[in-house]
Amino acid sequence: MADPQLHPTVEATATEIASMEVRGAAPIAAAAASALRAQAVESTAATPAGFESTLRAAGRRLQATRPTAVSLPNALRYVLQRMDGETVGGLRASVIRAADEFVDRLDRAQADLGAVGANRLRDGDRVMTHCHSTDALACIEAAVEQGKGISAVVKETRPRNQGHITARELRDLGVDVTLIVDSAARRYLGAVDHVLVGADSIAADGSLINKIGTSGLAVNARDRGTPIMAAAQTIKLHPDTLTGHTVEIEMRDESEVVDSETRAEIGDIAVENPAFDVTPPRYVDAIITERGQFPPESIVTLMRELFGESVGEPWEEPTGETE
Ligand SMILES: O=C(COP(=O)(O)O)[C@H](O)[C@H](O)COP(=O)(O)O
Repeated sequence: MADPQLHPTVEATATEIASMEVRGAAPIAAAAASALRAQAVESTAATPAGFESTLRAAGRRLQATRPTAVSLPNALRYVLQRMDGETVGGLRASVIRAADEFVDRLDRAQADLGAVGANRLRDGDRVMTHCHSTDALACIEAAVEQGKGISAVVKETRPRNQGHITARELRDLGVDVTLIVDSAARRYLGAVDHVLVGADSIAADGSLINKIGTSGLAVNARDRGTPIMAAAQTIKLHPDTLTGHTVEIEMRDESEVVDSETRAEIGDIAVENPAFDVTPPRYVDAIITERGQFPPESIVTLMRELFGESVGEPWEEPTGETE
């Protein structure tokens, strides 16, 4: 049941994230910040406490949609931790300012990251991609803008085939694209210069959490001597992992794997559909961020600098206060 306090944009955004109409870690973060902004603009709360409580409820609704991309809670943190003011008007202005600033920083970070990633790509390079990552594509786009000729082998990325989005977007950039099924990846690894993927989260030990299939691809790439780079702006750094928490891997519905006819045919065979996996840091050559490129093992230093040792959950109601 929809919470009547919540603005329809918050409900709509939460539904779009859960159903993957809005997907990919960076677009999810931007949509969540914009939804909080809509909640702030339209809030009818009569008191400052009521306003704050509704914004936190909106944060909880958005946070509950998908568990793996840390860009979502990081976006909510960015906006809610800057909610400040003595009046409803003051609070509203602070949320609008923070949400606008967040989206602006996200765009700039992606452009800066693209420039860093493009430096690793040479004229004539062939890149293999997995899934669809706006951060990864920003690197190729920047390389193309520098006049480099880039070609790509694009994995379709079952079960939802986000590779098709990547293939279309790369084609539109003027990249020569070859689409392959996931299981063909190893055959092509010897003929590509880089594997380039995005990230949903980066853990403090440098582990890369990304679309299911990334870890197998990385192990194969290492075996073939093909470097693997992960494009991940710093909102993908998972602050909870500094204190030993692991990243929850989303399990999605089996209907993404088997249609209803196949389901009826296979009877009681179990179908599982994990959406992400964890690639150990030793298989990743570089993490490309807007702050430069890092060997995975050193990312913890940047994480501490950006988040400190403790991170709050500003969408939770402070204990002892309810409204
Ligand atoms: O794994 C995925 C998307 O998974 P899903 O399709 O299940 O959301 C992407 O590689 C990352 O989210 C990075 O994307 P971006 O670079 O755009 O943040």
